[in-house]
Amino acid sequence: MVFSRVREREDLQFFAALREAHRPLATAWWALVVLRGVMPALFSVAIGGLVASVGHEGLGIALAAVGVVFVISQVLAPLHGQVGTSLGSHVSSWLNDRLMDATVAPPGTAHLESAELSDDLTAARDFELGLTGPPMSLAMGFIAEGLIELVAGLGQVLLLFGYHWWAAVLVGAAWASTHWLLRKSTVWDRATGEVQEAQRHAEYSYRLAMDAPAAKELRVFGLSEWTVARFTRSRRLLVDRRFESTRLRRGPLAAAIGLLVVVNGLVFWRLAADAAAGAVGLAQVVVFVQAAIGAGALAFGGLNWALPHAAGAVAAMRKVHDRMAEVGALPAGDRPATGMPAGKLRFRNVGFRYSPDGKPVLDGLDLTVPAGSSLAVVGVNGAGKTTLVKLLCRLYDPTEGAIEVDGVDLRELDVAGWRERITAVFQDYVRYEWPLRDNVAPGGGSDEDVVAALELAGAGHFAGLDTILATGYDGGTDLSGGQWQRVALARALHAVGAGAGVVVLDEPTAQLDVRGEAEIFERILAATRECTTILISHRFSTVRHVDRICVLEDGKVVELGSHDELMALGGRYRTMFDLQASRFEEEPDGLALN
Ligand SMILES: Nc1ncnc2c1ncn2[C@@H]1O[C@H](COP(=O)(O)OP(=O)(O)OP(=O)(O)O)[C@@H](O)[C@H]1O
Repeated sequence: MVFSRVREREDLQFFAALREAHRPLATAWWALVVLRGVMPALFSVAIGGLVASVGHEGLGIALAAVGVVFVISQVLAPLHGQVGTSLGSHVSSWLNDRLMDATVAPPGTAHLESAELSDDLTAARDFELGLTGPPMSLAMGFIAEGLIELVAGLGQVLLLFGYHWWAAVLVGAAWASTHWLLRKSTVWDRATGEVQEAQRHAEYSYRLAMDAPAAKELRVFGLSEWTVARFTRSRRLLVDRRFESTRLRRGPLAAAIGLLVVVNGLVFWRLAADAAAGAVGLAQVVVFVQAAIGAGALAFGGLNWALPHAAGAVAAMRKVHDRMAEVGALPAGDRPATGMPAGKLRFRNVGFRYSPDGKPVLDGLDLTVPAGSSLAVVGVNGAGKTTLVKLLCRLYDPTEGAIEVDGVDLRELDVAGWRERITAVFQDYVRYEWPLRDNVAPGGGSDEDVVAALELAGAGHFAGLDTILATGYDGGTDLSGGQWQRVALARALHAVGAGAGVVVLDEPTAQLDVRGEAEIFERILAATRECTTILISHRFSTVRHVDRICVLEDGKVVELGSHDELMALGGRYRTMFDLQASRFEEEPDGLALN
């Protein structure tokens, strides 16, 4: 009962969404539903009129009426199909727009890492993926046909009132009860863990197979067959589950057929008796027989199969939209961040964990970075270095303590304003499938500035500014790993030119050859001299050039000072430095750190 109420609410949401997606098309679609719905009743009446006029005057008019109704029915069907497909495409675009907004709009990123929301997002996207039901433009056809059957059946039942009220009520009630009997055969609860997991596996395997970046590993590690097998297994499971849930059940089906046979038998028997007695004329018999047959066919429509899937997508989208806004929200301050930091950045007793029951990644971390200075953060893998800069970029907020900019809690600053002050090269920077110009200046900028940033990053000669950096486009090209990294550096340097005051560099030279690295890094430091620079690197040859270095361990700063100070201290930094230096000194071609 509760379930059916939820479904009804979802159905209403779906029909409201049609209007939101495209009001004129939705109006036309509904008008055509009604028009096509009344056609069978009109056709019954027209045939009755034809029979009545046999041997009388007006046969031509009656024939013309049958012809007109028939032709209109034939014309309306493809027209409705077109309108439905077009409306379906608009609903798909409308859903996609909202899903993109749901994922991109929240200022934080926690909503993209939640398992619950990932499942919901997959369910919400299924109107397009079509893993558990027909895609939206196809579903519109099934839904339309189902609604037409409904209107048509009601029309036929109304016609039966012309014969006897009890005949109309009996046939109408038979339809309602067969519908009730067969409802289980049309309902599939897709919101189970098993279905959602299979959907995600199928989608992921599909993407792995299609996406160029995975192509190398799939082949080298012999994963092609495994990927296909996983996709097939997941799809199979979904098909099986759908079949198990929605197959016609023998008992209810037999009961439904029995009921229709009995009711129609009764009505036909009585109709035959009345016709024999001359109480009902031949023309009326023809009309009522068609009406009874038409109404009897009602319960087997595809409405209950396609509608929950389409409506479920709209409901899931709304849920994802609201929940993502909630989970990805960050408390919004409104203090402007113009010119910040002028004095210092301060991490005050910062603690952070990714989930409430997860282990702390940062724990009582205290660190001050004077504005305009450079700081390197070093530490073993997983020490929390990237997490630290993610907090600084306000992708998350500390779970304890605070980050302060010139004494102001970051949470009090306007998020967009603060992010305008910050630029970053993340470890997993994005390789945009855009022209080189847009890769460097995504927010726009003069060619002169773009070229200057590229020169500074040693990336001036890789491609023309208009060349798309992906091979899947006409004239497009790909770059090497190190070349891509220089383009990402150029992007950050361009942002510095546009006014960013804090530069975060997370392993910015990891893919550069050792000879190019020192030269590039010196240029970067020179270009960002006025900025507050935070560098994360495992390469001590890079790290040693910055003003101060902090060593992160167990979520805290365990050492802080200049390269010389930390070397003299003889602690963690020294150990790590010496270890790396000795590795390089062993290299036969003499690529020593010094
Ligand atoms: N989005 C996330 N959700 C949950 N845990 C995470 C997430 N990102 C990182 N972690 C965990 O937080 C810890 C710190 O990760 P972080 O990326 O900050 O380390 P790091 O010092 O930058 O490491 P590396 O040197 O390998 O880049 C790790 O244990 C990691 O597993």
